[in-house]
Parts: sequence; structure tokens; C-alpha cells
Amino acid sequence: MTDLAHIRNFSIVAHIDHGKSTLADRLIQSTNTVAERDMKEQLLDSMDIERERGITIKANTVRIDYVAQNGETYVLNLIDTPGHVDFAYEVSRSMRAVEGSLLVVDSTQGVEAQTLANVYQAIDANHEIVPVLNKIDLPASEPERVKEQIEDVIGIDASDAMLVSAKSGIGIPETLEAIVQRLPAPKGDRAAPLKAMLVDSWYDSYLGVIVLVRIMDGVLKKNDRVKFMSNGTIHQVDRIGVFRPAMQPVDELGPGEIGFITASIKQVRDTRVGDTITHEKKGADTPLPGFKPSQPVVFCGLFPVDSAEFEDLRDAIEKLALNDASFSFEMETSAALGFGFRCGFLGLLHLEVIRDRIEREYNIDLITTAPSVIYHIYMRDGELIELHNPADMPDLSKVDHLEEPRIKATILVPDEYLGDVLKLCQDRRGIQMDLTYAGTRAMVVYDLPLNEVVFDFYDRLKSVTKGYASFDYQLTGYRQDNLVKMSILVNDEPVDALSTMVHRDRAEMRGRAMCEKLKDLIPRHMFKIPIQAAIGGKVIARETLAALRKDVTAKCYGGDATRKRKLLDKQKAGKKKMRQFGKVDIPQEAFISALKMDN
Ligand SMILES: Nc1nc2c(ncn2[C@@H]2O[C@H](COP(=O)(O)OP(=O)(O)OP(=O)(O)O)[C@@H](O)[C@H]2O)c(=O)[nH]1
Repeated sequence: MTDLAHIRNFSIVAHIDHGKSTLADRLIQSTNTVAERDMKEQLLDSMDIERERGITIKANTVRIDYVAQNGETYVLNLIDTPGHVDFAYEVSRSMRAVEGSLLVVDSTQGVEAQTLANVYQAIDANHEIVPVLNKIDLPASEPERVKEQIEDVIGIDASDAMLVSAKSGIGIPETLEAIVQRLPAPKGDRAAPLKAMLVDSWYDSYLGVIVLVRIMDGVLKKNDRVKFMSNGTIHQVDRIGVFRPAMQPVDELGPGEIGFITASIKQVRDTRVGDTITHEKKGADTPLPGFKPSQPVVFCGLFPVDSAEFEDLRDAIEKLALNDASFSFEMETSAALGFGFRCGFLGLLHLEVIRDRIEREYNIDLITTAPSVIYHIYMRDGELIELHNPADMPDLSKVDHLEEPRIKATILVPDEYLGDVLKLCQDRRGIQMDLTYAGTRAMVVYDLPLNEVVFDFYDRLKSVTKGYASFDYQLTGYRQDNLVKMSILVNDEPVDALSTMVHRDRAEMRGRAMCEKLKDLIPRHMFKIPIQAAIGGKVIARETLAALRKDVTAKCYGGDATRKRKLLDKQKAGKKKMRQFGKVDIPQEAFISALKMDN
């Protein structure tokens, strides 16, 4: 146990690539956290097997012993925070587990949108913030300009920012000293009933679920019987320890301390970030504030290209869900695609990560249907329906009105691309809220419908700004708008997986664009294929795919044999990834590509 006055808990807030990992490694290395030999001796016998098998420890949490200039030893706990906007809630919880943050800004680049989002979370959590200007070894480093920018844009004092090169070690001793001097010690009552916050959890194939906790009050020991307050489940603690960064057992964790427990928990699902852990007997009456079960905000259908792989897909999805409490799924049948799953994600990145893992790690080709947000449908009879899938849209005559989720998007962009960014946001039904300048960069804040962002907004933003814009968003709430379901018919058959919700004013434009895209994406058949977009029974756009001439190579005049062969091979490869709808083969990529907009 360490007394509170000698503990400092902190996180590192940074934009991607500004040097968070390099700085963390330096801090660990320069304090000789634990000698290799000692570390082995201190490990529990029962952990030997795991250590020998080289378990990779996911925890980017580390406990560092630091002897300060005043000669006293301090325990510094560094907690990593997830770096992406999709995990804003998880970030907010890890921020509540510590009292301060190092704000790392690349001194050759300056403040980015992601830095802003995370630093606001740190400010919300009442952190003391120490700005760290990194990469000062580089000639392009402009510490004075970046200091000013931190003050202008974030509004915190940067006059005594640390000047650091995490790479070469400049400023590291001063940064360690600043952590002790400038960050506050944690507070907590050892005699009070146990309140431990669940900061993170993950699945380890040898130890089961590992739970990272921050003790707020009370003391947690091995063999204690504990209760997870959100669901009332009881577990017995079988291991308790800290990360140095390898796992090291301890006898107990007291107020202000950060460490891990294992308790024969089988699924990550049973351990919710932000939950309060207390003792089964004489436990706390009220949980820590702010817990909320994470809610998926983006949904899409995942279907195997080859319907024989449905069971494999089920297996893959179940395995992935075991270790990811925020990913939800249920079986779905689609008239066009057969059996698959409707899956819920925290955001687009989360969706992409899961989809890629299924394709790469489980080797299953997938058809991903259009991502959809959750619409609130107010029925005439007063009922409220949450619509996760446009295909389930109820009969319009029974609907009173619809509401869609909106976001507040913050975009930082160099001046020269501002015009393109404003146009993009405007085209996506955005409402400008704010526009300010920080040096040569503009910061624009837009109120946008989430629906217009989930699909390809981020890709478009990157392409119109050549990658120079940074983007971040938060959900703000629901608002009524004139939304309709648009169906796509191929050869007069509705393809439910291509149904989308669109704004009425943009329906014609979207419908035309989709039909044109599909016309290019669907290969020609032996017969003419009409492709139509419709709202209710009314066709709003139409294209016709002409019938195929018998010989695909006929258009290669002359006798270039390689070209002919290539064309035939291409046709063959294309066949594999197609699904049949009625009499028409639609390639896998059509489901996503058809929805991408060119503006
Ligand atoms: N010259 C120089 N390069 C640095 C310094 N610190 C980090 N880098 C380099 O910057 C790049 C990004 O550093 P990381 O530590 O991986 O950045 P990060 O913020 O952790 O990035 P993510 O893990 O992707 O979020 C790496 O190539 C580092 O070697 C520094 O002080 N000077």
C-alpha cells in the first residue's frame, strides 16, 4: 500500500503520431521501473506458465516507481486511453480514474481535432494538465507557435509547457518531476466501503477476463468476494496485482491505486467499463456516478457471400463478441441475401475493424449492407419505434414523424482547403455552428446528421483536403426531419440490402446517383436489366443496363491474345464474389460502392 500523498495518476492525451507511445516508453525506461531479474522473482508461481508462454499483456497501463528530487519515492500510474472518437465513453471513464494528464502536442504540427476532443474530456474530469511539446529535436519544431496555439485553441496556460524529445530523451527528467510537482495526489478513504471503478477489461486465454480497476475508497484484497454493481454479479478475486508493465502480484490495492484483478470471469460482456465493484458484504450503497452501458450507434447487416459459410460467420461473430462488450449482433434474414447478422457498433471505425477481422482472421467473404443509424419513429398511435434497419420501416400511413441522430463535428483544416470542407458539410445537410482561426488553420464546427457522416464522410474529407484535415465528433441528440425510405429495384425485384433512409429533398439526387453507380457495378447479362430507385410505390430514378452481346471478347478487335485472356480471367474472378438476386448477379462490392457519393 502506498499513502495517497505519494501517488500520482495520469494519462497521456495526444493526437495520433504525436508521440504518446514513445513518451510512455521513455518514462518507463528512464525510471528503471523494475530490473528484469527482480521482476521474475516477484511474479506469482501460478503465473509462471503464462509468463513462459509469453502472454502479451494488453494493458497499456503501467506503474512506475520514481525517486523525486526531494528524495522521496512516488508511485506513478500511467493509464492509456483509447485513441479513437468511437470510444469517447471509454475515454471519459479512464479520465475519471486519474487526476491529471500530459497533453502531448507534436511541436512541428500543432493541435489537431483529436487532441481537442480528448483534452476536453480531461478538462471535464477536472484534470490538472501539463502541456508537453514533443519532437523539439526536429528542425521544423516551433514550440513558441504551438504554445500560443494551445492557449488560443484549448484555453489552458502553456507558458511552462515541457519541451521534450521523447525520441532522444530531452526533457524527460523535467517531465517526471512536473508529474510529481504539478499533478495532484488522489483522494480516497481507506476506512470507507470499497468502491473500485472498472476502467477496462479484456480476455486472456490463460487467465480469463482481466479487469483493470481504480480504487476510489476502501481496500481490495485477494480472495475477497466482490459485487459488480451494474448487474449484481458476485465473483471471488483470485489474482490481484499491478502492471510494471508485466503483471506483478500485490497483497492489496488501496485508495488511489490502479491495478488488476481476475475472478474467473468468462466473458468481457459481464464486465462493463465504468461499473463500480464493491464487496459482497458491507459494500457501498451507491455506485460511482456516470456509468452507462455502451450503446451501439451504427448498425449494418453482415452476410456471407457464400451462404454455406453462415455457420462459420456465426462462430466468428460470437468469438469476437466475447471480447468486445460494445459490439452487438442478432440474426437477420434478408430476402435478397439470405441468412446473416444485424450488427451494432460504436462507430464506423469499430465497424471496419470488426468487418476486417472477420474477413482476414476467419477468412469469410462478407457482404456488408449500408450502415444505418438508429431512427426514432413516432407512430400515429403514440408508440415510439427505434429503427435499426431501413428494411423494417413500418407502413408510412401509420407513421406520424421521424427523428434522426445529429452530431457536433469539429474539423481542423489548413486555410486553403476550407472552401471544400464547407461545401462538403453543406452538401451533407450540415449547419455551421462556428468558424475560428488558429494561425493558418481554421476550426469549423458543424451540426450534421449522423446519417450523412456514417458512410463515407471521413473518406471524402480526407480526399478533399489531401489528408490535412482532422475530424472528431460527438452525438448531440435527435431532431425531426423529412426522411423517407428509398428502395432499389434490380430487374423489378427490390433488393432490401440496398434500402436506405434519405432526406426527401435529396432523394432524387441520391436515387439517380445510386442507379448510375449500380449500372456500372453490375455486369451485363443476357437480358436487359432495369435498375430503379423508388419511394413507396413511386419510381424516382431509373437506368437500364443493356443486354450483353454473346462474346465478351468481341470488343477486343484484332488478335491481342493476352488482352482477351485477361478479360476472361477478370470475368471469372468477378463471378466468385457475386450473389444472385432473382436472375441477376450482383457483385459484393456493389453494396458499399453504390452508396458512396461523389460530392
Ligand atoms: N524526431 C522525433 N520523433 C519522434 C519523437 N517522439 C516520437 N517520434 C516519432 O513519431 C512517430 C509516432 O510516435 P508514436 O509514439 O508511435 O506516436 P503515438 O502518438 O503513440 O501514435 P499512435 O500510437 O499511432 O497513436 C514515431 O515514428 C516516433 O519515432 C521525438 O521526440 N522526436
